[in-house]
Amino acid sequence: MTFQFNFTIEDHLKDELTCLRDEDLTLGSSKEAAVSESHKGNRGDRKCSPKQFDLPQNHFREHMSVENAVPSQDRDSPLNAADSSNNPEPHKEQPCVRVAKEHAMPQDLKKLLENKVVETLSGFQHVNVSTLNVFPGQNIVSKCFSSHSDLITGVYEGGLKIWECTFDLLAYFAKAKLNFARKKVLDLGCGSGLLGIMAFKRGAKEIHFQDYNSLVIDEVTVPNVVANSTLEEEENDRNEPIMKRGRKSKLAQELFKCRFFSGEWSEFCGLVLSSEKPFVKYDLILTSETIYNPDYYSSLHQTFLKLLDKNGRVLLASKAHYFGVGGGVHLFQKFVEERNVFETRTLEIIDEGLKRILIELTFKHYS
Ligand SMILES: C[S@@+](CC[C@H](N)C(=O)[O-])C[C@H]1O[C@@H](n2cnc3c(N)ncnc32)[C@H](O)[C@@H]1O
Repeated sequence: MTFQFNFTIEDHLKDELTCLRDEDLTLGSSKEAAVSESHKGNRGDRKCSPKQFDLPQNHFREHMSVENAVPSQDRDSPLNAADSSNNPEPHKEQPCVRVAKEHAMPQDLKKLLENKVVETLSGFQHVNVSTLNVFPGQNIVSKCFSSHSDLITGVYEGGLKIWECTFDLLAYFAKAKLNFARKKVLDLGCGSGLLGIMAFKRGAKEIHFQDYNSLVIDEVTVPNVVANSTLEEEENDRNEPIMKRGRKSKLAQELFKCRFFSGEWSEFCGLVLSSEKPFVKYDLILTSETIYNPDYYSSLHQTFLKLLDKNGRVLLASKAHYFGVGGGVHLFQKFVEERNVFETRTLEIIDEGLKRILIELTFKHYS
């Protein structure tokens, strides 16, 4: 399966969409969920963030500022101020930032899957997006679909479909016999959430899912997680004595291990860091096809920096190059090297069709 970017959205449409609220994306279909206290009232809002600053070169000082990270509503002051003091050169203006929110797991899991077509794909249960009845009338996702665009920068970042590198990373997990037990895992830019679901199935201690769009979390990620736990239960039930049927599968009982977030990465960081005290960092950050846009590198790098445990690993899968947007592995590795915080290691190169690369990021440790 090969996916490519197709930027056929006309400029005037992009302009129209630049500051649309999330509700405009979903047209009232979203199942609103619990929001952290500090974010109430901001749901679906997009905030105009005046500047985005580069990272400081000194990685240890950054760690200090990360430890003292603040809730996202204050984020514009301390953390960014610390960054800006070392980096007077701001990046180019960043238009609007989608505010983060946490999505609660619905109580009625069966109802969640009602009216959804769930298919089996590479051993996973997956909601068939083309059958979702959430795009009535003229909204951004239907426009995106009808114009055959994979994403619209800053509005819809492509999470409704499963991108090729997800399967590369899944194959790597199997090949490398990756051990998820006792690990706290983040599926960053999760879309369908298959990476996180694999971690969940393989016994991770806690799994967080993040996507830019709340529609994706509500309509695809959460249903997929539920389908992969509860439908497995039905399979099990068929082989069990009648008395035991209806008992929840082990996985379904463990859904509490999963948390779901939407929003732009820097916003997500603020929200998640303030949601646990003290915040326990991730042992593993899994991320597929998230480095296509160089404009996002700074906030992606900051996310790794703030949220990854000092002994943790980022496993990142990407096309070598994204035509049209300009991002790719080489550019991202250069960006990372210049910040001098992480070291990168190539895990695998897949040289069939569009070249894809798996890389690992770990903190540089200085003695
Ligand atoms: C091309 S999709 C890949 C989806 C999924 N990982 C896959 O491989 O199928 C890129 C994902 O990264 C996330 N993303 C991209 N840029 C982002 C940003 N600046 N802030 C938050 N999320 C972002 C989007 O949510 C989107 O789901």
